[in-house]
Amino acid sequence: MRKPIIAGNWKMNKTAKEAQAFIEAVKNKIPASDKVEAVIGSPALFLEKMVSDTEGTDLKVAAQNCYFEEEGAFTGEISPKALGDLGVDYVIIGHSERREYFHETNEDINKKAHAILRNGMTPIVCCGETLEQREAGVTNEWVAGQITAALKDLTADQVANLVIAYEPIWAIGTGKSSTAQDANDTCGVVRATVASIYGQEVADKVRVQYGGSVKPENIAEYMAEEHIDGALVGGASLVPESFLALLEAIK
Ligand SMILES: O=C(CO)COP(=O)(O)O
Repeated sequence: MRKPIIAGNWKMNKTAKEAQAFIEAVKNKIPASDKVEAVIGSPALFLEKMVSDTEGTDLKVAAQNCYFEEEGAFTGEISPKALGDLGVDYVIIGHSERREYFHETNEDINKKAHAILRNGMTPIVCCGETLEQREAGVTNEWVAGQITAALKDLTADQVANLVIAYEPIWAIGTGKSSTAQDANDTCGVVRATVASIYGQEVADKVRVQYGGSVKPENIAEYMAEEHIDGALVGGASLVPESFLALLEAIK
């Protein structure tokens, strides 16, 4: 039985004070962690504060990116070693915005996955196709290729514990969510790709999220699908009431 995981991705939103106010508003209302795992992906600037403000609660903290080297002359980068040391639980990697605007490649994402695991955290590995790719009918091959490259040389145990987020790019921040059936089909492709490399037992354990215009009003449709184990949520994770409503909808 895979535990549902709802992860907010705040992207480049909120100040430290706004983040603190959000945590204050939700921290005593998070459902018990045996029902659903709740995660907030915060900007790096106030991750330390997020970790301390969420201490003793069932809310976990994710970074939105890190570098693949532990330390060194990499001006402006975020050290996975420092993130692990802070007590960050998850790191989102390979988000389509990072692939598009910051030229993150499949190879970078794979190196980041190794670095995150080496430092005691769990990667949330993102994948997803453009509208052109969907219309050309190449979604399955594209997503399978992204996942195969991202997981290169990870062990079966590592893969069984990670989270993969399928986010069709055309559904991100557009209000145009994928149908639950289409989302499930592609999340099934993600799982089949894991099965082809690591076997069915590992594939049955890996958690696959859908992301793209998920809201309290549509989350239940996705969660009813076989291959969808949660959601990676942008806009609807910014407001305490809607983040809590997402959790409430599936607990
Ligand atoms: O990119 C996303 C989460 O990583 C999805 O964003 P929206 O939920 O705002 O569409």
